[in-house]
Amino acid sequence: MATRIRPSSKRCAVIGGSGFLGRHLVERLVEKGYSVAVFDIAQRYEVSGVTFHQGDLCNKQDLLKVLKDVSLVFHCASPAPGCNDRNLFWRVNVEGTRTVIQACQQAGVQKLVLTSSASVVFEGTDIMNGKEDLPYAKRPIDYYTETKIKQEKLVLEACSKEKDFLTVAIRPHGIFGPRDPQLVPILVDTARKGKMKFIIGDGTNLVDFTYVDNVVHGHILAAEHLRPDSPLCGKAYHITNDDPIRFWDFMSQVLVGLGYDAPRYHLPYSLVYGIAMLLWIITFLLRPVVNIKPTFTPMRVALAGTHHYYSCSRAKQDMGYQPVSSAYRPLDRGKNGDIGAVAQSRRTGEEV
Ligand SMILES: NC(=O)C1=CN([C@@H]2O[C@H](COP(=O)(O)OP(=O)(O)OC[C@H]3O[C@@H](n4cnc5c(N)ncnc54)[C@H](OP(=O)(O)O)[C@@H]3O)[C@@H](O)[C@H]2O)C=CC1
Ligand SMILES: CC(C)=CCC[C@@H](C)[C@H]1CC[C@H]2C3=C(CC[C@]12C)[C@@]1(C)CCC(=O)C[C@@H]1CC3
Repeated sequence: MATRIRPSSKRCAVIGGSGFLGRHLVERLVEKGYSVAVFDIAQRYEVSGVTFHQGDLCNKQDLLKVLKDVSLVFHCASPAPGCNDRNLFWRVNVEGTRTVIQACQQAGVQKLVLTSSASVVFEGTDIMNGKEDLPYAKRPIDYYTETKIKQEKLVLEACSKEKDFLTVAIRPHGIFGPRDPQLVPILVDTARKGKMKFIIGDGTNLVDFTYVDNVVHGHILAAEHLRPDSPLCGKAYHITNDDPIRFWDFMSQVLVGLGYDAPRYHLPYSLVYGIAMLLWIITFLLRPVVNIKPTFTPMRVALAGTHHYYSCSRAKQDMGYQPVSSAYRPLDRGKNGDIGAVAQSRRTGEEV
């Protein structure tokens, strides 16, 4: 009987490798001596030694071309949470992830590491030091999260030692760092519109904001510890800075660092949530006529006004995780206003 030659364990593919997290992951993998193939709907940069393959992860044939000879796949592609297209979320996160799993199995990939999200257990009420055994949200905060739950379940259920196909999911929360397309840009945009004057609630709610290097580190550790005899098989892991911070302190530090005023006036949480709900209903009803994107969605208000921080003790225990960077306090201003670059400079000692 012919024996299948196993591809080198240092040959990997990053689906979504052109994105914010994906690119950081690719750069670190290259530094660590991996040979990397990027699969993404778009190519946005070049790194020597990395091959780029443009395609849609919903297309199995496109995937198969990249996955042959690859032993390890990272799947960190998703439509952005702010996108309003429910069909796209379902097609990419659910149907597309099913296609990724099938393509991996068909190509003989041995390990699949999914980027999930800590929000899969968040229902808009306080979570303090949440562990991975919390149940999935019955009422997820938005449709993006609903599809992330389905995606995570698909990936973890596909884990099979018999089929020589092992899977694990990483659940990051509030990723920030250089080239962040979401967190700081939304915040700055809101400040520019003069809407960052109010603190929702008493301002003491603690949240995990996670520096991108830590998220990358968690992914690579998970890949390297995923073996048939390890506890990681078919499990999910929170990866955080292990240093929750007050949501409004983080917002204020970023804003002040960028030259804006910190929010000062307190508004009761239930009042703002109620207004956000009303606005959401109005925009929903008006959608056939006009597409309005309100700044204050119920989801954002819940994220801004509740505790949501997670324990990463399981990752510490099973894969020896420790944050590699916690330097985000106080945040001050880089030349180009890039908060992530400031945090990174703390690590590398370079001037930004
Ligand atoms: N950023 C955060 O705070 C958090 C992120 N996550 C998860 O981390 C992962 C990475 O997020 P992030 O880096 O911020 O997101 P990005 O949007 O920066 O990266 C995602 C990448 O996937 C690509 N992509 C989207 N659809 C497809 C498709 N059908 N086929 C191939 N590629 C596709 C995107 O292309 P395009 O841009 O053109 O759509 C983009 O390049 C996601 O799974 C997200 O759910 C989880 C928790 C927090
Ligand atoms: C920790 C975590 C999950 C962060 C996720 C990132 C975004 C969801 C946040 C980034 C900027 C935030 C923000 C608000 C809500 C949450 C974010 C979008 C507000 C809309 C909350 C209400 C305000 O007063 C304005 C805020 C602007 C920034």
